[in-house]
Amino acid sequence: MAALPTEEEKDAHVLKGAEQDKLLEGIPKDEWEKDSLYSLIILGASGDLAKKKIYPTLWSLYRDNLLPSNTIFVGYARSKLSIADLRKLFEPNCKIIEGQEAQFDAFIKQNVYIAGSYDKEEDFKKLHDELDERESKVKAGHRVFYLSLPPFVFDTATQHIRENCWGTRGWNRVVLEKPFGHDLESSRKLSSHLKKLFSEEEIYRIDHYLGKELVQNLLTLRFANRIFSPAWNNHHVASVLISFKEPIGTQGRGGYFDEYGIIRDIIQNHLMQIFCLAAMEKPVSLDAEDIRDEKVRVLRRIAPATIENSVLGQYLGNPNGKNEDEKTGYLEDPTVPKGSVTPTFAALVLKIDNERWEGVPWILRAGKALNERKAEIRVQFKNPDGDIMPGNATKRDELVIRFQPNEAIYLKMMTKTPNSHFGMEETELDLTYSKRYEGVVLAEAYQLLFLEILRGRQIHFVRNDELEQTWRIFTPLLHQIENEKIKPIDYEFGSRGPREADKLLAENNFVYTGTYKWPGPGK
Ligand SMILES: NC(=O)C1=CN([C@@H]2O[C@H](COP(=O)(O)OP(=O)(O)OC[C@H]3O[C@@H](n4cnc5c(N)ncnc54)[C@H](OP(=O)(O)O)[C@@H]3O)[C@@H](O)[C@H]2O)C=CC1
Ligand SMILES: O=C1O[C@H](COP(=O)(O)O)[C@@H](O)[C@H](O)[C@H]1O
Repeated sequence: MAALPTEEEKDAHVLKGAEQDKLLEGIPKDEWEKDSLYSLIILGASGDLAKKKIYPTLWSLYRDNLLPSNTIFVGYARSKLSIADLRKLFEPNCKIIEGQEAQFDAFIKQNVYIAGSYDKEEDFKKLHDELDERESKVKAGHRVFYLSLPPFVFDTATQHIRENCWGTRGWNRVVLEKPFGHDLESSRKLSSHLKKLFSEEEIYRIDHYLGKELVQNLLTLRFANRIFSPAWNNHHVASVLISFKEPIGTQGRGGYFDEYGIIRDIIQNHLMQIFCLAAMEKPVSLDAEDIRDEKVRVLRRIAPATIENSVLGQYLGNPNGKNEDEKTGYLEDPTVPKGSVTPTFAALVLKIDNERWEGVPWILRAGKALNERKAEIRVQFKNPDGDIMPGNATKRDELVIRFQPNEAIYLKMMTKTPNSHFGMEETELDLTYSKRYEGVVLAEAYQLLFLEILRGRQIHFVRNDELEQTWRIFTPLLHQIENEKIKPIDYEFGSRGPREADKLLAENNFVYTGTYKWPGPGK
């Protein structure tokens, strides 16, 4: 098998020609080049997300020449920072390779920083005046407001953006990062606040899993192939598992995580977006509203998650761990409140009450401090009816879509063992991306999503009513866990999570045999 590009190779990979064209498809490039100014305003520019994700993404888009030529990057935060200070914050995450230094300096020159609070009219006016002044020199000015802020300042910041900083010479778009509320009530409150300020077309709610290549491929796989369509229902599918695993703990930021827990952090958003794309009906078109209508329709057919159908876990330190993170249990993180019952692992079962899916368990599982980094969906098909093969040896077909790492789609299936009479074995149809798309470096989720915001295309963003539905499904369970202080089951850092989760899988028609052997790459 072709070797996967190493991290260094990926960083060194600068997009050219056809690669750029693919990413820019549908972008009105000549519009971009017209006499306009594009201001990408990062509120919370001094924060963790900004330095780890947003600025490095902006750099990579700039480096690959994927932005309008007249783009400025406007940082806004309370800290009084110079551009040099700001640069120091994010440069270590930008992965600049030899030869790119001058280009990075040019990128820095396009940066502006304004110190201001999130609740003062005059500070937002100062930001507005700065943008206005620049926009007055060109024909049009477009503004993207990226809120990389803690949720408690969302309300005031958005109010001031709308009242004191709204551009009048072009379009304005507001980008929000999760959490979009804490439960159904707070999410509704936030939504109604935003609704008063912006139209739904102006709001871009980011779920970065919607920017991942294989998540985006779910629509193509399902609706551009005849072969899956007839089998994608309760006549043929036995169960579905959507799984997220991470081998890192809270790394000293448990205080932040503790307010959310794994259900709010991963399941209610990332896994539910995957769920929607896998379970929904075919949309009438690829328009954002048609796709999002179908997502909402399937969500509306799900009853709230229950404690009886869930397994909750919390990790303990592993005395044999390789580093402090692995040795430190969740409750030993000094930033985590004593005796916290916040789950760091959850597996739960949802049922869809519609004609296509009635009776099929959809198992959603997510955990921190596990044995590996992996996000995937496994669709298990029922055994064939009237099996004539010898020895009841037929194993279930299983379609696996691995979103990360090492993106792949493989269908585990039975085949006749070569040269045998009716001997059978498990094998696979394998679409490993690094092999099939040798040398192709997949764009980062944030890169793709930024380009979508500039395009004004909302397919890969979360609509208000999707949020409402996902909170409806999880709020009763979340409240029960919190009100009754339901103690999660301990599991060791580096394990696969509580054993009870495998039991839940088995009870919900997910069959694990352990008999499938992959010969490994290229064999
Ligand atoms: N193109 C490619 O890159 C391909 C790679 N492969 C690789 O081959 C290997 C085996 O394939 P895979 O599809 O995972 O096959 P298996 O059916 O053997 O599944 C293995 C996975 O099942 C899970 N598991 C282990 N114990 C239990 C249990 N008691 N109950 C339920 N689940 C359990 C584990 O994952 P978890 O902890 O997540 O539950 C384990 O990794 C994998 O490493 C896979 O990545 C295979 C085909 C193609
Ligand atoms: O949103 C989040 O996602 C990350 C995992 O993202 P990935 O792209 O690396 O899979 C997770 O670590 C974090 O807790 C969560 O808030």
